[in-house]
Amino acid sequence: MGSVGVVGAGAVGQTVAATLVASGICPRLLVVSRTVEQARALAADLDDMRQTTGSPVQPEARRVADLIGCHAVVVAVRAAFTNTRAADVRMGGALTNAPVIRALATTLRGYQGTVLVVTNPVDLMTRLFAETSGCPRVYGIGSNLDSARYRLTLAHLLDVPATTVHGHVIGEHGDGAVVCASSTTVNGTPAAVPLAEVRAELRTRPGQISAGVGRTRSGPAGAVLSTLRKALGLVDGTEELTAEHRGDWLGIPLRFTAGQPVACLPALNADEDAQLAATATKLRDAYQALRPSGPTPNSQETT
Ligand SMILES: NC(=O)c1ccc[n+]([C@@H]2O[C@H](COP(=O)([O-])OP(=O)(O)OC[C@H]3O[C@@H](n4cnc5c(N)ncnc54)[C@H](O)[C@@H]3O)[C@@H](O)[C@H]2O)c1
Repeated sequence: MGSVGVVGAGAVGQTVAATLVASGICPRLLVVSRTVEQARALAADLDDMRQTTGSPVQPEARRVADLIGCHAVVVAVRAAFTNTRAADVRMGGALTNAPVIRALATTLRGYQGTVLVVTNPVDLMTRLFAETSGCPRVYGIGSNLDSARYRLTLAHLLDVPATTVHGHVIGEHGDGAVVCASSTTVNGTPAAVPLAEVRAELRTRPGQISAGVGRTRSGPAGAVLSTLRKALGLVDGTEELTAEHRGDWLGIPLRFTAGQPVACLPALNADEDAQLAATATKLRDAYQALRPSGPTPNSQETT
């Protein structure tokens, strides 16, 4: 296992980086942010963590171009903007984050490792990164976090251990998320899913976390670590990730075996099928509407 890069030293990037140091998953962790000072500060803080915990992971402040040699790169950047949306909140970052993602993807053209995009709206940013860079292994984090929240919520509502719940949330990491209730099981038996309560919890949970502690960060960091383990072939298993599926980019379950993914969509009932088709159309239209606006940031300034 080689090095891992993290781009973006904000709430999510810091938590991802600290999680990776604590996990001991890689020998070197290259951190990059908008300024050299941010990257150096994060690397120093992580170095303190390495020293206090005896972690084998060596953090280093680097530039985007240095990430070409990494086994995996996690993209957790966010352009500065004020999100005033009440609905479809994650779509609020589309136009401001797109030029940043485009610039990163341009610098990393030809990269052959695994890229995990966290930046929202993640389904659009994942496709944008993949199509701009031409990188062969680009996945978006989001539907796996939604699925984890779904299983946790259902476990609470049905008063069963979360480990007994199997079910997916697919489609968009956003308002177009599709809860695959018809294929959900508890202890292998089809579950009676209280859909309205589940949907309400999935809709309000991220906002409640952000309202309480500023940003969601630990959940996404866990989703990144879990995906890295599978995508890098350390363990086999399934993650719901944004990936290309029949010409569209949306969250689908991918079964990783020795690091190689195979799509494994659950059986959908007519309602779920219609919801997924509507979400695919929404994401396709939103992606088409993403056009370069204003000057593209110079990725060389990104250190
Ligand atoms: N997919 C998910 O499940 C999920 C969950 C939580 C957050 N997010 C998203 O992750 C992104 C990051 O969130 P956050 O809370 O860490 O944001 P943040 O504002 O705390 O941090 C963003 C970081 O990106 C850096 N940055 C900005 N432009 C850059 C550039 N050109 N190059 C390198 N770094 C740059 C900033 O300096 C900052 O350190 C957001 O888009 C957020 O919506 C996604």
